[in-house]
Amino acid sequence: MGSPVHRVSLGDTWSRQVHPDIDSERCTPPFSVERLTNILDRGVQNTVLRRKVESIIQGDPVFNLKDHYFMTQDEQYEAAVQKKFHLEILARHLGWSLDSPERNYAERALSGYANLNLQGIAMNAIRSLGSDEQIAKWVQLCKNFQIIATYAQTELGHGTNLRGLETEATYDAATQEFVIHSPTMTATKWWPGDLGRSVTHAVVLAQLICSGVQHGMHAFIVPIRSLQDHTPLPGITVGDIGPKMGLEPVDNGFLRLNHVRVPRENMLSRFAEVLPDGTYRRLGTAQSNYLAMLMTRVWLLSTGILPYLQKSCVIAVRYSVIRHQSHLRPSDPEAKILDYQTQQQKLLPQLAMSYAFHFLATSLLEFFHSSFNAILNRDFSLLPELHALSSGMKAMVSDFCAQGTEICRRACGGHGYSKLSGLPTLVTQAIASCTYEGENTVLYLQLARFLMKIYLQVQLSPGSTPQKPLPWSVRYLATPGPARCTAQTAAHFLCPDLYTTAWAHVSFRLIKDAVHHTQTLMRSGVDQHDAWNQTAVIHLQAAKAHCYYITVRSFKEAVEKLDNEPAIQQVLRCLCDLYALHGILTNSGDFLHDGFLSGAQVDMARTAFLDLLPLIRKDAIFLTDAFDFTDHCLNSALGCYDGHVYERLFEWAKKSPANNKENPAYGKYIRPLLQSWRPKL
Ligand SMILES: CCCCCCCCCCCCC/C=C/C(=O)SCCNC(=O)CCNC(=O)[C@H](O)C(C)(C)COP(=O)(O)OP(=O)(O)OC[C@H]1O[C@@H](n2cnc3c(N)ncnc32)[C@H](O)[C@@H]1OP(=O)(O)O
Ligand SMILES: Cc1cc2nc3c(=O)[nH]c(=O)nc-3n(C[C@H](O)[C@H](O)[C@H](O)COP(=O)(O)OP(=O)(O)OC[C@H]3O[C@@H](n4cnc5c(N)ncnc54)[C@H](O)[C@@H]3O)c2cc1C
Repeated sequence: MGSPVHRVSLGDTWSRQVHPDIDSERCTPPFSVERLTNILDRGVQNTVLRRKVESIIQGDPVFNLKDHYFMTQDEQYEAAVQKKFHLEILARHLGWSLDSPERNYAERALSGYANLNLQGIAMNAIRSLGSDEQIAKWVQLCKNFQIIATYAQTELGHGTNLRGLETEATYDAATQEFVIHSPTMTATKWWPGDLGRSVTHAVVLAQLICSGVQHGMHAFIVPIRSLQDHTPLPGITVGDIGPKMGLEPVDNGFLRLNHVRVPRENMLSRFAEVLPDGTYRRLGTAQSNYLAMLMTRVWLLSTGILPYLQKSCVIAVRYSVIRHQSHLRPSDPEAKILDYQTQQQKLLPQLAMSYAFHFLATSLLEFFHSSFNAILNRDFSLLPELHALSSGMKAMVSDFCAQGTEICRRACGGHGYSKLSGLPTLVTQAIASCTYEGENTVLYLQLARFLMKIYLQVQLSPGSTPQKPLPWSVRYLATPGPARCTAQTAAHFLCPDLYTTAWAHVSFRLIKDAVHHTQTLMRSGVDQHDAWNQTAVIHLQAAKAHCYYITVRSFKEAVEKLDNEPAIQQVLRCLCDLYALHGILTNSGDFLHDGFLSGAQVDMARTAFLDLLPLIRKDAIFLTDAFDFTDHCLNSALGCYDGHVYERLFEWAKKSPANNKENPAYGKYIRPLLQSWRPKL
C-alpha cells in the first residue's frame, strides 16, 4: 500500500516503508476511507483545503514539534507563543483571516502547541454580548492581534456560582466611567488562560453597581498591560498561577484590580446598558450575559474536546496492531494485541464514541447556528433548550473523552505511560475540559432542571396537545414507548429503532423517578431547594441517560442519511450499534430496574455487542485513518501512520537531554555514595 504523503510527515528514513503489520491491515478496504474522511470534513473541498493547510504547517520548521516533550514549562510556553506569532504572520501573508477555514485548520493542526487561544473565547464574548458597534471595534482589534485578550470570569472564591462573583464594576456618572475593583482576596480572578504573562486586555466579568444598586454579572473590556511595553497598567496586579496538572504551554493567570477605571463604552451592552446618568436598562434576561459561555461550550465540543479522544484512538489502535504479546494459541506466533477480545472491548467503544460525538457535535452546532441570530435579536424562545442541551452535551462529551483517553493510554501498557506516546498529554487536556467552561456535575444539573420542567409541563396536560410544541430534544417525553423490550434474539439488538427506543425508555423512566422523588419530598414538607439537593444524584443520573439517548438518536439519524454511501453506512451502522449497546451493558441496572429488559435480554445484548467486536476490529485501522490526523499533529511515537513504533520510541528517547549531557548527580551524589564504603571493601 502506498502511504499518503500528507499523513507521513515526520521525514524519518524508515517512514518510506510502512510496517508490514499495519500494511496488512490496510490491504482490502471494505469502504472508501477517503470518502469517509470527506464526510467527516463535511465535503471533499474541505478535505482538500485542510490538507493544503496541513502541508504548509508541517513543512514549516517553526511548527516542528520534535523537541516538545523534552521542554521545560517555560520553554513550552515560549514555543507556543512563537508558533502563534509565526502563524499570525503566515496567515497575513497568505490571506487567512481569523475566522477563515484555513485558519481553523491551521489551529487544528497545532492544537495544544500554540497558545493565545483565549483570544477566540474573548471574541465569542464580544460577539455574543457586545452591541454592533462594540463588535465592529473590538473584534477587529482582536482579529488583527492589535490587542490580545482573555475571558476573566472565575475568581479564587467562585467559579460555578456566578452570582457569587465579587469583582465590582461601580458606575461613576461624574466621569462616565466604571471603577473595576477586587474588594477581597477571594475576588481575585484566577485561572483565565493567557492571562499570566501574555494578554493586553481582559473581558472581565463583574457585578455591576449603579447608584448603589447591584444588577448582577456584566462584561467589561479592561486593559491589563501597556500596549507599548507590556508592563501591568496602574491598579493591575497580574501573574501566573503556577504549575498545573497539564496544559503547560498555557499561562493561566491571576488578576487583582484596584479601582481601575474604564470608559462607559467598555461595558458590553447588547443585553443591558448604562445610560450616561447612571440609569440601568436591561434589554435581555437575567442570564443573557451567560451567552458567551454557551457559545464557547458548543464551539469547544468539536474543536477543543473531541479531537483528544479521536487522536487517542488513532494512537492506541495503530499501536495495538504493531504490538505483539503472548499467544492466542500456544502453537501460534505472538498475537497482535488488538486480536484479544479484551483489547477490542477497551478500544472499539472509544472509537464508536469518537464517531458518535462527531455527529452529535455537528448537529448541536447546526442547532446553535440556527438559533444564535434570533437570540442576538432578543428572541429567547430557543435559549432554554439550547442552554440545557449544550450544558449536558459538554458535560457528557468531556466526561467520556477524559475516560476514553485514559482507557486508550492504559491499553498501550507501559509505553502509554511515556509522554512520547502523546497519550499523557491528551489525557490531561481532556481532563481539564471536564472543569473549564462549567464543571460537569453542575452542567448536568442544569440539564436536569430543564428536563424536570418539561416533564412537569407534559404531566400537566397528559394526552392533550400542548399549546406550543415541545422542544425537539425532549419530544419523546410526551409519548412514552412500550414498557417491555420486544427483542427475542441477539440479532434484534442490532436494530437502531429498538435500541433507540430502549434508551428513550430508560431516560424517560429516570427523569420520571427523579421528579417523583423530588415531589414526594416536597409533599412531605421538605422545602423545594432541599428536595432538589436530596434528589440531585438521581437527577444527575437522569440527565446522563438523556444525553446518551440524544447521542444514540443523532448517530442513528446521521447514519440513515448516508443511503448513497452503502459501504460507509454499513460500517458506521456497526459503530452506532456498538455505541448504543456498550451504553446499555455498562448501565444494565437501569434497563433491568423496571423489567424493561430481562436478564436474558441483557445476555442477548451482550452477545450482539461481543459479535460486533471482531467485525469492527477488521476495519479499525481504516476507521482511525479516516480521521486523517497527520503524524505531525499526533506527535506520538506510538501512533504514526507507518507503524514504526519501536524505532521511533528509541530515536526519540535518545534525543532526551538526559542522554546528551553529563549527569550532574553523578559527581555530587552517586560517586560519593558508591565510594563511601570503599575503605571497607
Ligand atoms: C481549532 C481550535 C483549537 C482550539 C483549541 C482549544 C483549546 C482550548 C483552550 C481551553 C480554553 C478553556 C477556556 C475556559 C474558559 C472558562 O472556563 S470561562 C469560565 C466558565 N465558567 C462557567 O462555565 C461557570 C458555570 N456556571 C454557570 O454557567 C452558572 O452560574 C450556572 C451554573 C448556570 C448557574 O447560574 P445561576 O445564575 O445560579 O442560574 P440558575 O439559578 O441555576 O438558573 C436560573 C435560570 O437561568 C437559566 N440559565 C442558566 N444559565 C443559562 C445560560 N447560559 N443560558 C440560558 N439560560 C441559562 C437556568 O436554566 C434557569 O432557568 P429556569 O430554570 O427557567 O429558571
Ligand atoms: C485548565 C483550566 C482553564 C480555565 N480557564 C478559564 C478561563 O479562561 N477563564 C475563566 O474565567 N475561568 C477559567 N477556568 C475556571 C473554570 O471555569 C472553573 O474552574 C470552573 O467553572 C469550575 O468552577 P470552580 O473551580 O469554582 O469549581 P467549584 O464550583 O468550586 O466546584 C467544586 C466542586 O463543587 C461542586 N459544586 C459546585 N457548585 C455546585 C452546585 N451548585 N451543585 C452541586 N455541586 C456543586 C462541583 O460539582 C465540584 O465537584 C479554567 C479552569 C481550568 C481548570
